[in-house]
Amino acid sequence: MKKILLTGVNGQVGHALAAQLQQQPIAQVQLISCTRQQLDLSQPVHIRQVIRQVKPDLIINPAAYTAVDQAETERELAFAINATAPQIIAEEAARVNAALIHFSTDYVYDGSKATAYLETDAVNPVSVYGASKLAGEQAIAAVGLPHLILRTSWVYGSYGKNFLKTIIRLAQSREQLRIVADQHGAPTADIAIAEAVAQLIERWHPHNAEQTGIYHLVNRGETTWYGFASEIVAQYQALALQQGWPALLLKALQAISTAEYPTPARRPQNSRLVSNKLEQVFGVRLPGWDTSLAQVMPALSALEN
Ligand SMILES: NC(=O)C1=CN([C@@H]2O[C@H](COP(=O)(O)OP(=O)(O)OC[C@H]3O[C@@H](n4cnc5c(N)ncnc54)[C@H](OP(=O)(O)O)[C@@H]3O)[C@@H](O)[C@H]2O)C=CC1
Ligand SMILES: Cc1cn([C@H]2C[C@H](O)[C@@H](COP(=O)(O)OP(=O)(O)O[C@H]3O[C@@H](C)C(=O)[C@@H](O)[C@H]3O)O2)c(=O)[nH]c1=O
Repeated sequence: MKKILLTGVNGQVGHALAAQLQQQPIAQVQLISCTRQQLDLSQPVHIRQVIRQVKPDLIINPAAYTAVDQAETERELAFAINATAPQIIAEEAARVNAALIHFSTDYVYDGSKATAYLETDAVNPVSVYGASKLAGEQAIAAVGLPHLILRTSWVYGSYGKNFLKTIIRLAQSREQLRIVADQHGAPTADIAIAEAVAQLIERWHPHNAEQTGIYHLVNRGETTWYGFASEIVAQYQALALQQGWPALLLKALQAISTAEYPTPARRPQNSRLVSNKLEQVFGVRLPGWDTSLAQVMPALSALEN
């Protein structure tokens, strides 16, 4: 029996993972899912207590401080959750001989590369959030336990807060939306991440030191936030006709530059990540981002209409 401890079960990825691992016929998994109350990452003592008590074989840590703009003024809290907590999780995992799957972000890069990023490319975060996530990665690597650090990007789904749901909400109440069209990346569905992680759990041999390390894990293809918003609106409108959902108020999506949409945190212009390493080492290949979006959209009906 493999005992898995999952953090942040009320987040997008945590929620999708819990659903996936409960329905997936993964051989003999006992899943212990924790909310923030059950495992508070801002409390080092609490982290140590829970891990020592549960003694898992594998810890999956999608819990994080993800408020990118707010992090600029909450640096200490962002680092406590995204850097110190992963370090403690890794130390305790090593103590009980558990392996660790941790999530990180495209925001560890500065986005200045002309082509898509490889895991071997230099990191240089341009936001506090990105810096805190990078510090978490480095802390885990320094502990030296068997681990997978999965850098994903632009996560969305039918559950939780994300760009997809923001765009639909705004498009239901506004005639015009202005969306940045000069930041490039791949929207990645929570369910695509969960399916990929379920495969990784079956295929990863934590004692094979060569498999430990950083992997990009994103839906295939690329777009911009404007391209993503356009596809969201198009898929919503097609479904609305079929399903009788209310029409959007939106009349125009306007492509704008980053300079025209000032935010407290800087975001990389290029967030494109190559996921080939994941496919080469584990045979895990994610669908195109628009395919995953089409799988997520129907699940929005109950929430949005
Ligand atoms: N969202 C995105 O676009 C991207 C996310 N990532 C990374 O992927 C991972 C999963 O992200 P995602 O699921 O989208 O994030 P969410 O913001 O949806 O969920 C984060 C979860 O972390 C929990 N959390 C926050 N603070 C604490 C704390 N002190 N103790 C315990 N739990 C806490 C939240 O709890 P509560 O529900 O109580 O608030 C929430 O459940 C993260 O590592 C993130 O950095 C990477 C790239 C893109
Ligand atoms: C709502 C909105 C956003 N935008 C822009 C702002 C920004 O450049 C981009 C995305 O905005 P958001 O604030 O939704 O997304 P943001 O918080 O930057 O999303 C990031 O979250 C963290 C956790 C990650 O790790 C990243 O991979 C990434 O997904 O869209 C518009 O141009 N118009 C709009 O109406």
